[in-house]
Amino acid sequence: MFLELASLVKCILYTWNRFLLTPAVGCVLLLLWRIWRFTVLPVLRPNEPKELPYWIPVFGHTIAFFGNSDKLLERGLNYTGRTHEVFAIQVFRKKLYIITNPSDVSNAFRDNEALHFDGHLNELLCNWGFEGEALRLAWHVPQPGEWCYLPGNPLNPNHLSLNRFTEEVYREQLLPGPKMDAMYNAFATALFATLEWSNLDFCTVGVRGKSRLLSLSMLCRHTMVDATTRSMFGSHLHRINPTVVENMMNFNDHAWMVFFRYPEIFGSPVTEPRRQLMDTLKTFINLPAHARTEQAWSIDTILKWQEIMGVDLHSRASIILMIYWAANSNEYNISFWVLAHLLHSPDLFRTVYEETEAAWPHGKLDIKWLCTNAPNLDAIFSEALRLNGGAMVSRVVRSPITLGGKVLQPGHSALIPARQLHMNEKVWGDNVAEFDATRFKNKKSLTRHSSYRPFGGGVTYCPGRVLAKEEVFSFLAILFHRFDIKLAVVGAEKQKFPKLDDSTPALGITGPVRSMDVIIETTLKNKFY
Ligand code: HEM
Repeated sequence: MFLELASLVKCILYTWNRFLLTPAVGCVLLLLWRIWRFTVLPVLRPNEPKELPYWIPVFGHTIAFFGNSDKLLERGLNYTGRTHEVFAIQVFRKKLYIITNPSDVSNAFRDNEALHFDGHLNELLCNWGFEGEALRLAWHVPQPGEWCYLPGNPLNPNHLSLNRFTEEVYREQLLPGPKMDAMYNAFATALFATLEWSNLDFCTVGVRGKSRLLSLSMLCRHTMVDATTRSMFGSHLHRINPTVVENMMNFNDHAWMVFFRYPEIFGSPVTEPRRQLMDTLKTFINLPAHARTEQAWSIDTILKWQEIMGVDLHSRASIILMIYWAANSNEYNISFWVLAHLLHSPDLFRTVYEETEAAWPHGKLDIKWLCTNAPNLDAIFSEALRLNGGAMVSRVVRSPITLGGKVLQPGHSALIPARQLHMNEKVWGDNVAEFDATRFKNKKSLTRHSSYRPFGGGVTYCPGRVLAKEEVFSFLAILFHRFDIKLAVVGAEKQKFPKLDDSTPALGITGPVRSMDVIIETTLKNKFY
């Protein structure tokens, strides 16, 4: 009996030591670490941004960030009492400072020395496949006597590094001027061709008498990506790869995985469309110059300088893909949201329709006139950008910087998330979450507010913003001019207004939840029969 009891006690002690003691000690240590890190340290270092607590060291908020970054950042705002002071989250091994206070945002965009873009650009380039020797060459500033220092060379007269040169070139292409107009004209030509009644099969989901039922999502996605592709590459990419538009749409749906180097172990739906786009671009780059005559000036110029620098084909294609993606990533979503609001609100639709129709003197669209003489459409466009703009601008902290009394330390990164700026109730008022068609019409200065950043800011302020507006407005103007459109009756109830898809980290204008499309009834106007 005594022996049995002794062996039972021994057994319990063994089990306790073997299976319970280690986890129990682990839990106690974890608890002590958490209390130290998130309760004691903030008291000892009041000037450091508070960290949103987490349980798993190193891994931190990684899962929450990739699962729903908006919810995570909202948690951070709540944790800091919605004061909008800078706070920090932990994603993989990286600490990210989150900046959401309007004056902190202004200061952050202004101080390009402390919050540096180049460090972030380096990371981006690596994530996009630009590494090793190519990366070294991309930062190399041509020196007298070198192979790439060409005196009197009109291509790169200021002897800039390839990265700086590329930025200069796309700014010259995209900012208002003759080069931007050339790109716009190519875009508009493609729009006019796609938006022919007989060409709308790609988005037709049904037929009702003389009308077609169109998927708004498919209409916007295909039309805008097709036109952007042609405005940059003419018909070359289409000829090399007839599914290039589809590849870009699929790539864009998962492009955040490239940005954040989402590990392949989780399975990556971005791999295949990316491979197809890279192959297409490599074939394009390898074409002799006389077979690439339809390409935009910027593409031609960047490719020429890449060749002189001696950058390898894969890296050349990676950069062109990055620029191609930047031009494509936002426009179809913003067109979708503007149209969804108009279709769901017939009075608003009529007002905007009158504005766009006035831009067709003698039957020809005057886009410059429309962009400056449509106050209602303008306000709706700005409001849709506010409600759906989810870009997260990123910088690397290079030297300590104080924002709102909090010191950001070098070696970490800083994020400026548009969604949290655009949803700041202190700036936008109680109806912050509602679509208000007149918000920007009643107070035009709001487009210059520091808490309004659909196009980012500072050194990376979107150079395509003016072109983007012309392109989106043209799309709407052509659509309204040629067709009678209205929200289709589908089933017994009015179609529900689509919800924003916040399930993945946003890089720009966020799209709708996949299952929530808008079906539109479209009829060709009599005058076009
Ligand atoms: C509604 C449409 C658009 C929105 C909301 C938008 C938004 C943005 C944002 C937020 C950035 C800053 C990204 C950052 O700092 O990390 C950016 C940069 C950029 N955008 Fe746009 N964009 C739009 C249209 C376009 C178009 C049509 C083009 C070209 C045809 C374009 C080309 C670029 C380029 C090249 C950059 C990089 C600038 C740099 O790093 O110096 N964008 N855009």
